[in-house]
Amino acid sequence: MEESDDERRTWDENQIRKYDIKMKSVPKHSFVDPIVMEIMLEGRPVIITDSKMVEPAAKWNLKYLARHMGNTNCNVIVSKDHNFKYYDDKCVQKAVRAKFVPPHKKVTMKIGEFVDKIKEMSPGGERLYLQQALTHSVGTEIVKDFLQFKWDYIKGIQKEMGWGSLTSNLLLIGMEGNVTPCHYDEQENLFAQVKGYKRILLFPPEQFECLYPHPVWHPHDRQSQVDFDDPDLTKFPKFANAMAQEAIVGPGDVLFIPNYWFHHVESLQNGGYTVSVNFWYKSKSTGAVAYPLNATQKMAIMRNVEKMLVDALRDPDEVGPLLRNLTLGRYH
Ligand SMILES: CC[C@@H](CC(=O)C(=O)O)C(=O)O
Ligand SMILES: [Zn+2]
Repeated sequence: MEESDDERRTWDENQIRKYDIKMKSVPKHSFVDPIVMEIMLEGRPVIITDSKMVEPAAKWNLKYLARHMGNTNCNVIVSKDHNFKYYDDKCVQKAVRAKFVPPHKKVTMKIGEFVDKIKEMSPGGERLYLQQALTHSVGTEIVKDFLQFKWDYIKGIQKEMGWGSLTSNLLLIGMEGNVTPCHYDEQENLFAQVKGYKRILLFPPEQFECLYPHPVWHPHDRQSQVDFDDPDLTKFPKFANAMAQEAIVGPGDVLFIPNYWFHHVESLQNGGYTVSVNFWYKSKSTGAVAYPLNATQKMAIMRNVEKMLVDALRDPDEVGPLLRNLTLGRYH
């Protein structure tokens, strides 16, 4: 992403992972600019600057968090490499659970232990990623800071966008170089960057066919099957057509990630640990359905078809053959 000359750059290109993907930049505008809401209302990502939305969190460095979240049992993912590909072992179908090998461990630890561990991490060794929901249990000081977020501004966006309730806020503390591989969420997301820099590659729902998400009943539901570090273009040929929208966010930036938009998130390499806070909202309830349906609605339909089929067939391994019988030679 080309930074304008007058923009202070505190990162450089070699901190960014190189992928063979065509990309353009996500628009970036001050929160006072009406174009921000125009872009959001079109369902497109935008980087919102200078909003001070989570200003009270600017002091959330490791020392402060360790002091004020000391007793919280935090969810931490432990990975043997830089990838932290989400999996949901709750919804695993029995048949799939037997074959599925979780790519990393999920543990709980006090934040003090987390801070000590990431300090002693060696390059190429195990990596940690703290991903803790911000609830009342995180401690009074943190709750006090949270309550001092710019809620008037945040609720103004929620209202104007017609979103449903705020479902959760995730506190994310990542080691430099950590990657959350490409996936989509079924919620609207205001992603606030607090410390350090992250680069997010976003892809609209229209590019579903380029990103090959795992089947709905798979533990990696919603996650792309494509390994961006080593894409298998024989198995996933349309990945070559993917066009990313790149956002590089730093302290004080807020990125709108629309629901069902695929996104790949990386903490810049050699940039120190990163702190982010996201805001996940239920999406606007669709009123009267307008035709033709949009890509987001078609993704929701595909999800429902897969869920119906796996429920009807009982065996996930039968879903593929049935869909092939339904389509091959009949629909193309
Ligand atoms: C969940 C982790 C990820 C963010 C993300 O995917 C989201 O907020 O939806 C990241 O920052 O590494
Ligand atoms: Zn996400």
